[in-house]
Amino acid sequence: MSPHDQPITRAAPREACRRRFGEEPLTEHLDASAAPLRDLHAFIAGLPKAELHVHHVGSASPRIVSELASRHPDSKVPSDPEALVDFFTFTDFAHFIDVYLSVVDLIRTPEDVRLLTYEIARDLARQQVRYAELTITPWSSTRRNIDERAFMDAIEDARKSAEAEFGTVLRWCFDIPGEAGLEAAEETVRLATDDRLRPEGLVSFGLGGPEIGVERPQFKPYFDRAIAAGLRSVPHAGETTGPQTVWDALTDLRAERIGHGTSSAQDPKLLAHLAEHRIPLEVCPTSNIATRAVRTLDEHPIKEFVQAGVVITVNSDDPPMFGTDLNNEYAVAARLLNLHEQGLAELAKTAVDVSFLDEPGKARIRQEIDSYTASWLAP
Ligand SMILES: Nc1ncnc2c1ncn2[C@@H]1O[C@H](CCC(=O)c2cccc(C(=O)O)c2)[C@@H](O)[C@H]1O
Ligand SMILES: [Zn+2]
Repeated sequence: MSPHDQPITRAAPREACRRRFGEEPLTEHLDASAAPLRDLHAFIAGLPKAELHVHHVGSASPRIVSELASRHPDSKVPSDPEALVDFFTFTDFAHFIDVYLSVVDLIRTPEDVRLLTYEIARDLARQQVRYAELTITPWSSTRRNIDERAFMDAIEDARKSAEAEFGTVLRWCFDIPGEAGLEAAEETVRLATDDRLRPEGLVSFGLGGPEIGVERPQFKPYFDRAIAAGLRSVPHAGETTGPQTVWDALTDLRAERIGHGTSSAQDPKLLAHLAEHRIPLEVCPTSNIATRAVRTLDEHPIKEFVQAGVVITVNSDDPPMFGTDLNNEYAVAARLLNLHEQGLAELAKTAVDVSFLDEPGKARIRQEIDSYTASWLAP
């Protein structure tokens, strides 16, 4: 069986998660009155889903990373998948970014870009992800001398192949690596708005990287240009800094959704504002544990968000790096929010509702979710 045909080894993400964070597999904690665990995981595995907060390089599977690392022995990234699990263990967010950049360094040619993108789509399809908005940092590749036209052609070729072969619809979010400053911001908005370069699949514009010392207001001119070009604003905020960063993302960057927004729970006025204006938080529970933004899953504010009426989606962020995948994040949400099948189906439909997919596409996936859930629950 070729590696491409291997089923997602569901145990690996949970096992890796337990080994890395000292967490028992989620299997041990579901409420006894909930649907029997194996059913709920099985339900999630087959549930059609949409993922709105997942990073391109951060989704490189251990197989892809080890394949690329063996091509580039000068890299500090281990080519042995087992050694990779330890390499992907972080002491804090800054350490995570260092490791993330060592993987960025492995993506050196347009073919590396195409292979990575296509294999990410395969991994998403295996989890029944019908639609994903993949965050890409084009500046990181063009500054590493990947030709900008060849880069765009590579991601678009993978997107069209994935849709034809896996049925998974991909759209792009181009984001600014905030720590790299205004030069990176200028290059990112140029690549995102130049009609000769802008890829057909591009729908949104983001801001990622460390937040500490990277004030959001400075990026207003770039977000203004991206929004004027028809792109939707989805910056990270409140992941490693306080609620003011979220306020700034809302007022200065006109955010339509917030990446993480974890610290919003510290500000009741902010929670009320997000709920009133139905501005979704793209919640990534395991990511927040892995980067030490939140200490334990049980302390994660996802429940406070729901109790405050805030719209949330559940996402994996950088799945292989965090020893998780989207199915596992749905299992985490089921445990923390005490969700059963209907609740999980509603969670999946909310992600579809607040996505930037066209209405016919949204209707199709909503219908699939409803049919799947109805047949699952039929006596
Ligand atoms: N949880 C996360 N939270 C935030 N961001 C996350 C997360 N996961 C993944 N990212 C990605 O990391 C990038 C950061 C890259 C970066 O800071 C940087 C700085 C200096 C030089 C270079 C370079 O390329 O040479 C890059 C972001 O653009 C974002 O797309
Ligand atoms: Zn992210």
